[in-house]
Amino acid sequence: MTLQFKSYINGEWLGGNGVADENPSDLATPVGEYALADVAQTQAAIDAANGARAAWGMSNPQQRFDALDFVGSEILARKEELGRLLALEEGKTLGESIGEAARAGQIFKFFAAEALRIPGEKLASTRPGVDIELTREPVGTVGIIAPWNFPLAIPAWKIAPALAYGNTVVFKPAETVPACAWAIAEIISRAGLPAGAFNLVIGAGRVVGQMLAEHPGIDALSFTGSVPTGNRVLQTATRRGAKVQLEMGGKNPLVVLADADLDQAVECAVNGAYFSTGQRCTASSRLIVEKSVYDEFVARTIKRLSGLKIGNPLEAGVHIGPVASSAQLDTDLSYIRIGREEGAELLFGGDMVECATKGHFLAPTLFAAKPDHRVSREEIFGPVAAVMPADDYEHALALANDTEFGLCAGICTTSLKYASHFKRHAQVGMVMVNLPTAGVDAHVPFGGRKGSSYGPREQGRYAVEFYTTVKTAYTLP
Ligand SMILES: NC(=O)C1=CN([C@@H]2O[C@H](COP(=O)(O)OP(=O)(O)OC[C@H]3O[C@@H](n4cnc5c(N)ncnc54)[C@H](OP(=O)(O)O)[C@@H]3O)[C@@H](O)[C@H]2O)C=CC1
Ligand SMILES: O=C(O)CCC(=O)C(=O)O
Repeated sequence: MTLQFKSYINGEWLGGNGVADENPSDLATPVGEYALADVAQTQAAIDAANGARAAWGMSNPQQRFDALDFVGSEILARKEELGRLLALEEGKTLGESIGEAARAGQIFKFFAAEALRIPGEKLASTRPGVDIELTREPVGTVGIIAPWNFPLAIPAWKIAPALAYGNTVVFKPAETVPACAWAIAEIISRAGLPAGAFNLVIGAGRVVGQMLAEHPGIDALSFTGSVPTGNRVLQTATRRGAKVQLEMGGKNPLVVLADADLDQAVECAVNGAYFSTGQRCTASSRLIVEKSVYDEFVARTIKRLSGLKIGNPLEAGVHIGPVASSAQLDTDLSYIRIGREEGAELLFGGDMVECATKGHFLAPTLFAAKPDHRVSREEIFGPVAAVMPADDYEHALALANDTEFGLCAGICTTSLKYASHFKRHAQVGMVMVNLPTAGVDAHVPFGGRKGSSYGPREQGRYAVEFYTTVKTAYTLP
């Protein structure tokens, strides 16, 4: 029986024309079919979310805790099953996928607890006898536009705080991952929310996403995805006064100094650049290595890459699954072509890998590139990284900061002096010392600077900034 992934609008599941949901590891066996929502269904979802605003916005903290805790507990209890679905649909290895499902469950539980401690303040007035209270209220109806690369965790870290702080939600997932979106919605549909408080609209970005950006019924928009789409959403939504939060690309540097533990540095580089098939906005796509250890670092990295198994993410022992979609594979292959044409030296990979089934299996690819090569400057979002030498620490720092992006940066060093300097001077939102740039904790702020992000941070207690609006009340008792 073919699995059907439907939209969930005003408490009801809605069908439509069936589109095959591709399995990137086995193109002959789709995961299921999904129904593409149209403008009328998007309008119905926005109307439903606005209709439920009073009920959910005035719900008490215990109701919100109970709903979100239910969702978190069920995701955690079913993390193997949900991880398997994620591995099938997006192509992360089973271990990574189960880890992501667990992370999504923990995020719902974190924000369940946050619903019980929505912050406020009481201050003295400069006027005698007057009290001032600062309270936080829901923003209203939140539109959530999510990407495909973390199809459980990213929706979780947007939906959970939106609901915890009393907002209603219209969630538009990426078209590449309707099954994961449906699985989250199916659990939320049984969590005791009023009809319309949470809506899932599976549809095309240029139809459903564009409508969320344009529609006056959407008070705030949280987006993760590419820079061009993010900027378009920003312009459209801010023109009408909506609150906007964007998480976009990265071209994250990992600096390796001569005093680093080289085995640890190679591990950080390979994990950060290639695990999850390099499809992380936090991926270490630029490896900047002090010249005295450059040759040794490159030799050890190539040896490590040669030992990685590329294949079906459900198979034990596989380190890297397929690229998530044919569109992303085309992008990756075009950058491999560009790298070669611009004169970057292909050190490893560059080709497709034959597996038992026909899928988007691409070898991890390493270029020795100049800082101005496009493979060193533009986000590729696949298993393709650039390595380059630096004269010394100062040069490495300058190369690390020489980018339009500012999501995260890492350094491998045993020097407290350089680690401390780098933490202070890397122009990013997140900085890692002796750790891969990718793989963050879920209870602390996530986000970047420069062209990577816009608006308040996501995750942890900082999420309250985006999902609430502050009210200042003056009382003369
Ligand atoms: N920072 C990150 O985490 C991510 C970065 N990327 C970057 O983006 C590149 C392309 O990936 P892609 O999936 O196409 O990214 P997009 O930015 O196109 O997609 C992200 C989300 O935006 C939606 N969307 C598309 N067009 C519009 C629109 N006009 N208005 C509103 N929403 C829209 C998409 O829907 P739909 O899927 O239906 O098109 C999806 O839900 C990658 O190669 C990578 O560089 C991608 C994913 C995550
Ligand atoms: O590296 C991580 O843990 C998170 C990465 C992420 O959120 C992304 O790629 O969009």
